[in-house]
Amino acid sequence: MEYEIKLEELAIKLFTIDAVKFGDFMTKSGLKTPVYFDLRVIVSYPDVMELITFLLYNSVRDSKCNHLCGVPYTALPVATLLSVQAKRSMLMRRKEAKGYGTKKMIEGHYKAGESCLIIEDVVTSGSSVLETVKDLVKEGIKVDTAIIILDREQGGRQNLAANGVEMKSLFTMTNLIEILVKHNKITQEMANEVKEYLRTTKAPSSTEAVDRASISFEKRAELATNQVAKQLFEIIALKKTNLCISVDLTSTAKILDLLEKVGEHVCLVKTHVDIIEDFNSDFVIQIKQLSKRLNFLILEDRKYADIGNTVSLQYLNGLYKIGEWADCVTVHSLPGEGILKALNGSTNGVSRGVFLLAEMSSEGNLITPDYTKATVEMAAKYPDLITGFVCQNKDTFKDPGLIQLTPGVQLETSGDSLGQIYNTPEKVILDKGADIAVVGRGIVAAKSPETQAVVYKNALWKCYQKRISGKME
Ligand SMILES: O=c1ccn([C@@H]2O[C@H](COP(=O)(O)O)[C@@H](O)[C@H]2O)c(=O)[nH]1
Repeated sequence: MEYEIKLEELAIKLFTIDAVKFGDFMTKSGLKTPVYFDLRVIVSYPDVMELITFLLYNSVRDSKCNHLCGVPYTALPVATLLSVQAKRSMLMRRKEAKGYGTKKMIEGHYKAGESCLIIEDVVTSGSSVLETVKDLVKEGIKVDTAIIILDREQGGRQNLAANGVEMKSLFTMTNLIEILVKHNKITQEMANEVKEYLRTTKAPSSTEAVDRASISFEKRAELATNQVAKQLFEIIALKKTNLCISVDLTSTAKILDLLEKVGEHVCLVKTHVDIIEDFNSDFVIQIKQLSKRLNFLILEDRKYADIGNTVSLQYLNGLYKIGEWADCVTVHSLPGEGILKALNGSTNGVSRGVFLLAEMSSEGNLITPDYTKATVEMAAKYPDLITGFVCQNKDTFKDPGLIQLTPGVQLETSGDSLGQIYNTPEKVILDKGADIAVVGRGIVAAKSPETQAVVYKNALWKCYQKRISGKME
């Protein structure tokens, strides 16, 4: 009985502190939802933490597991409290592997063959729990149970069971809603809306996912974890342009003159700083001023491809000091994860981004499907750093919070004499899934770059609108 009373008390407290909200929201995996949970706030409420610990304690006490492991980050303090109270060892899973040599994902003392109980706050598809399970299993640790606060009843239980993990939850969405109606916190009408939503919606399983191309840029800004991606989505939505201009010119005056004319029509300006003959610090000041005044971000297409230590030096030092002025840079995944660790550690707390090259537009390039897949997997370990991918296909990645940047765009399907392949705006946005199209010579070499920028901007935007309205001819 005491358990039931405390459970109801917790439901009301979660509602009171806005850990559960009702309205019109979107989940991380891109699904519309009338109810939203943000349990990150619970750390600020010791009484809520105490109640949660009380309610989960018996499951921990009765478990034979050697260790507890909270899914980062929200469940970490909950797991810590349970570990102390139940006197059970805790392990910690890193979100990204430790630098320099050791690729350790699990911290703490453990032996292969031991077992671990997972603690999580909210489960939708179960993918976050499964990521933690995967890293523990790699270390030889057995996992067969996850205890969680709330089951959204959208397929997570089934996904976990399919992977051999039983899920035990304090609340299901249905019974949480019933408690809130009982205590007059929400109306029966709202409860019915949530129930209808549950009846008709199922989260993507770990193998299916939403089509990111059908989600608006405004919504995708909410789903981005990298701050540059978020900002870029917001600029695109505000300026109604998904055009990136590639300013492949060799003099600073020409670049600044061009940007003065086309800057208002683009969301992103892509530079190749090493082709500029008179690069100087005044140019940096001026291009940054333009980027603020005309509201675009700067991508230095440096295509880093060396060991981490060298890339860190290349990023911060030398003539160009790219890290000081470029919002984001392009990077090859070829050298391995060290390159991302290096850049992650070189941003000095400033929001910066990385576009990883997963595919190229040039004929006969040596990138294989396996390389592309491994690149996308590598990126998943650095959600705060990765802005998106330079790639050519909509199936290359699924995460709606990331951006597909596609070069090789002109108004006619064609190519150049050195292997560049061009596709039209329609083809890259509607068929190939590009979010931002990169246009270089199509604008730079035009008689009136400004007029041509408007032509590209309008063509690309029209395709994007067609794409999200679902009217694909
Ligand atoms: O796969 C890739 C990656 C990068 N690029 C770059 O984009 C521009 C394209 O210029 P165009 O004049 O429109 O051909 C250029 O700076 C390349 O370095 C690419 O083309 N393909």
